[in-house]
Amino acid sequence: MSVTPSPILVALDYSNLDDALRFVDRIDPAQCRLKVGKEMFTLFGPSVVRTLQARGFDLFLDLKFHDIPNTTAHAVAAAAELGVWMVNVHASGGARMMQAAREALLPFGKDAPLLIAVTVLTSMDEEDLRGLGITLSPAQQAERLARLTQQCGLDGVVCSAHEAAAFKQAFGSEFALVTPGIRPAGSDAGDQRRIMTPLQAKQAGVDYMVIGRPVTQSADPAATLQQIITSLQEA
Ligand SMILES: O=c1ccn([C@@H]2O[C@H](COP(=O)(O)O)[C@@H](O)[C@H]2O)c(=O)[nH]1
Repeated sequence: MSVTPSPILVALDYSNLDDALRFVDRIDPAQCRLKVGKEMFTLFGPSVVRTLQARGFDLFLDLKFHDIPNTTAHAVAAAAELGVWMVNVHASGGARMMQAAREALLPFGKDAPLLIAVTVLTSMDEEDLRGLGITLSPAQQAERLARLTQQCGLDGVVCSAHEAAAFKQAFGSEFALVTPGIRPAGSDAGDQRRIMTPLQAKQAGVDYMVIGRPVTQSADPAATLQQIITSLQEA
């Protein structure tokens, strides 16, 4: 596995593999890691993971497993067999599910991927939670699920950058915070609700910031990625 200090995870959400690879071939594994999610994995299967790994990139396989403990454990082990750097489950699958996922990685030892859990999707706001019968704020619900995740022995959580400072305080520096909903100033929020700029996210203490459409849908994705990296270095 290559070592890169970059905090950026590019969400490689493309429906066309050639378009994705055209972008990937213009960037360097030292600039970012890549996140393969449900769209590309469903379209192209495990081979897309191998294709990107062969180019030297660390991969976050963002399939957000949420199932019974046995199924989730086997899915997480299958992700580990692929040699991905990070894999995730939904914390709302509960403690037994998360513990089963963690235990499924024990045979992989030091080669196991990081295992993290999604708290509250960054596309969700207070009203969305009300619709699910949850009366806590997104930050409160995310904290509740992050605490459960840590108690289950996972490596970190997906949360919004809005929660990062409080979570670093509550859960310590070793508990990884992965934050989608990153939007450079002036870019379209789209379906995201709890957003922050890359600089704000860095200042809030996030470990890894996930950036998708602001990069991949720009006229020049490689140049846009470099601009974001430069803006973080200059800060
Ligand atoms: O809470 C979450 C969990 C995962 N995601 C994923 O991150 C990217 C974000 O892409 P943008 O284009 O920058 O919005 C996408 O792949 C989501 O599936 C998330 O947004 N929020």
